[in-house]
Amino acid sequence: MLPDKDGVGGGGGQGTMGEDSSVTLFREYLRLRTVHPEPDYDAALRFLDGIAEELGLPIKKIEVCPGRVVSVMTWEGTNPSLKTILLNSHTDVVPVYQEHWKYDAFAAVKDSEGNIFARGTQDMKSVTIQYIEAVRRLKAEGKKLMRTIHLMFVPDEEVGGHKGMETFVKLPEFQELNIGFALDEGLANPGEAFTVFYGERNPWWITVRCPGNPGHGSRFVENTAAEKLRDDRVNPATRGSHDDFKVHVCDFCSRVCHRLNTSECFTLGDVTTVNMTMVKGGVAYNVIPAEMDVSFDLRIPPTVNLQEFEEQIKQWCKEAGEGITYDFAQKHMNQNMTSTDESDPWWNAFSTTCKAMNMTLEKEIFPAATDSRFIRAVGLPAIGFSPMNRTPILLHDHNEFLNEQVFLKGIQVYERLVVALANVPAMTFGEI
Ligand code: MET
Ligand SMILES: [Zn+2]
Ligand SMILES: [Zn+2]
Repeated sequence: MLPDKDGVGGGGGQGTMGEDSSVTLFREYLRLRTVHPEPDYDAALRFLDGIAEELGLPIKKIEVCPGRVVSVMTWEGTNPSLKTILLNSHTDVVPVYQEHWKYDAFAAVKDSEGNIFARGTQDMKSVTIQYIEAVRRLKAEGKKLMRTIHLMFVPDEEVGGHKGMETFVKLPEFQELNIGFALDEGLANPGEAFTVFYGERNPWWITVRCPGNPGHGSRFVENTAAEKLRDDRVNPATRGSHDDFKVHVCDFCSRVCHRLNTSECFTLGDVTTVNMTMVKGGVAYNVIPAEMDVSFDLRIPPTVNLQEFEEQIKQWCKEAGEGITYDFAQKHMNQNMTSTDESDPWWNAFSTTCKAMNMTLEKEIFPAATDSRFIRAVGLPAIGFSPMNRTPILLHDHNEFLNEQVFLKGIQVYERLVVALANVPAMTFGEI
């Protein structure tokens, strides 16, 4: 194989047609259809079993809920009593609109520029394979690490983690892993820098239920369900009498948007967003419905007072009309953040290693949600990091891709990070 301009390409051996074997493995994994709503988790488990066997590492499977298995591959350190390092990744991916893709979203086509197209190239099958390949190379070099490394592969992150990490962190099998520090997914960065995440916005998924008077669709009926979520009241009896929920949300959003656009120090992770994502209700054209439901995806930064925020939602409901209630499909309340102070031994090992590789880091709050929130909620430090610079952010989007050179560089990054983290000296408190 000819070395590329960054000198990347060695280390992984050659697969088909001169392709680096790590890239070949990545593309194989991308072809597994672990896509919602019915992810083929069995295929992923078989794939991971095969890898564990190749690497000579034990793999443990924990069925956290029926049909939902977490697997943990373990590379034991020379001092297994010390706190361990967790390399976490989820195996599921979000659905695609195939008609908007250039290629089959599960074919892992590589174009002439080395861009690999598939669902999961960024979120987060790349990271899974990068962890594996970094460990494979370190083992092949005969490296011995002080702390134990756990590679954890989790289902159902993309549907809220209820039957995945949220349940698993509460099980004794999780405790037994004796984790000291965790790495999980981050986001691509279109520039030269790499983004790292030390906290996340809290996801709140809310359905607002608007009851109302039913009746014949030809009549003027007062106090209907629909008018409570409309801002152009059709009923002259109630038009303009109070603000509906959507108006409150829109006002709120434009204030946030203004703040985001006028302040240079804000990123998306620093502000609250509210999006209306579903509207449900009605049975027939000519029957005024007894209830209309409207659902919202809210993302709230860890700096916001959650109690006060919920009070505001209550107030909006009250002002929007009679009998309006809301319930949560997702209500994450924990606001733990991970230290990125240079005095913190884990962060210090992470940032020093990146600096030694001439990588610039941009520290941010993750704008969406990852399984890190469950890890932080049980009091463990976690950093969200996917080593993808010079890459547009395309997670959950059409034509998600990752360039193979960026992918290969990421393996080298993890090789260094894993060594540095596994060799963080024993801490005076709690470890010795
Ligand atoms: C809120 S559950 C997490 C699902 C997905 N990762 C998202 O942020 O939307
Ligand atoms: Zn993800
Ligand atoms: Zn995702």
